[in-house]
Amino acid sequence: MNERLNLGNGFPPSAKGLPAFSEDVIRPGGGKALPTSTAFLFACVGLLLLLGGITELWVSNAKVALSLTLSSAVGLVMVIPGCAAGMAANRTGNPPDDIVTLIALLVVGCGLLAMADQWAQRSYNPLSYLLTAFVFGAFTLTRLRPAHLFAVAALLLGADVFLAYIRHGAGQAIQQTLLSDGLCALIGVPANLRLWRLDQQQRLSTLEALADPLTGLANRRALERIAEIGLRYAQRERRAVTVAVLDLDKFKSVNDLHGHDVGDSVLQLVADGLRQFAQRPLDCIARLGGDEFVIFWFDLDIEQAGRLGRELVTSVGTRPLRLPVGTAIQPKISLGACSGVPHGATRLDELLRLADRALYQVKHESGNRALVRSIPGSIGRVVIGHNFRISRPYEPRQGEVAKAPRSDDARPR
Ligand SMILES: Nc1nc2c(ncn2[C@@H]2O[C@H](COP(=O)(O)OP(=O)(O)OP(=O)(O)O)[C@@H](O)[C@H]2O)c(=O)[nH]1
Repeated sequence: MNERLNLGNGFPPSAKGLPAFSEDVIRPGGGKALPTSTAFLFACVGLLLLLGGITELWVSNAKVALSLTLSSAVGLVMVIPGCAAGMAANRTGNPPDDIVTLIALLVVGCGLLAMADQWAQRSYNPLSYLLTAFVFGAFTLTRLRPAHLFAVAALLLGADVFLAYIRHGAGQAIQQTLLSDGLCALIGVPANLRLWRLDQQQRLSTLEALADPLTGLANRRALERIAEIGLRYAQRERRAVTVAVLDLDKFKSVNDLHGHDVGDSVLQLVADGLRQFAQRPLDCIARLGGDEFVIFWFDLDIEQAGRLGRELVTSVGTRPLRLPVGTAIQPKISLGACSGVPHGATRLDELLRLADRALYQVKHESGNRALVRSIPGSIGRVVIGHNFRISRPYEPRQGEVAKAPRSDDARPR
């Protein structure tokens, strides 16, 4: 896994009182998760039924074989919801709501299996069915790691054999282990491992789609999704948010003097340094392109934003970056931000524009400073900059158009 692929704390975000947060919110385009593994699971269960029926026919008789196939079909009914719930849990990152339904299904399923076995005059051992349910369902439900999965499966298997040995002797125990549990384990465990791998791959690709490839920070898409949630929550709870736009000063000259690769390293090192400033749940730090970064701070009012902004600018500007090529570079950064309690119509784009204007002012005044404006209409004090200067909230002058402040600003609006 890409080591840089770390979208930081709070990714995916979680905050007390937030509505159940689904990865669908951050998965680009939404979409169904794990379609391949669902098909694979059904194929495995079908194969299990077939093999179970054939082997019982081989060692017993048609009536018993039919019983096993029927009881396996009932097993299917109780296992599939378990798997579906497990996949849903994996997809959303939340425990399934229908866990009670699942347990009820397991109980009813076991009862039906017992009846089917009674009908075929066979001894009934619920553990073998529970093992089937476990190997197909429990792994996806509990997100067990493969080592744990094998350990629990081995324990269940051991208990099953032991019970069969006590009740029916060695012959029956071996037969049961080889045929019933063995088949379950042979098919169920790899099926779950495959689900696990697919799940990992999907998580990785979801992360990749939301990360900036150079720095591993969030990209614009991830920022938009997190900010959307943060703004909604802040508005409901009347909490302040701060959106800061950061831009390295004279970064072009780093590229020109040392080359593009060194420029890339500088961006990575600066990104690493910035991470510590967005550590709380729902904070998000993103690179939008070039040398431009954005931080969304949840629950940070204008005074705190001013202090943090100053700290950030000082931190970046006073720590020489040691580059892999042996050079040390001392970048400087400028920060423009807006802060306040959002209202119903507040959108990230609007906050980015406000922050951009503050940044423009900082750059205009020779840079390497932080300037925070208040969101118009929001409660609180107004502007805190590098030297805690207080001024009025930004009001567009008559005739001023809401456009990107620099002609070379490539950020799409
Ligand atoms: N190394 C590197 N450079 C990039 C990347 N993307 C954009 N750039 C360069 O970053 C520079 C951005 O410069 P600007 O922000 O426009 O200007 P600046 O020199 O930083 O000047 P001010 O922002 O006005 O202080 C340009 O030279 C781009 O070519 C990248 O991924 N890697």
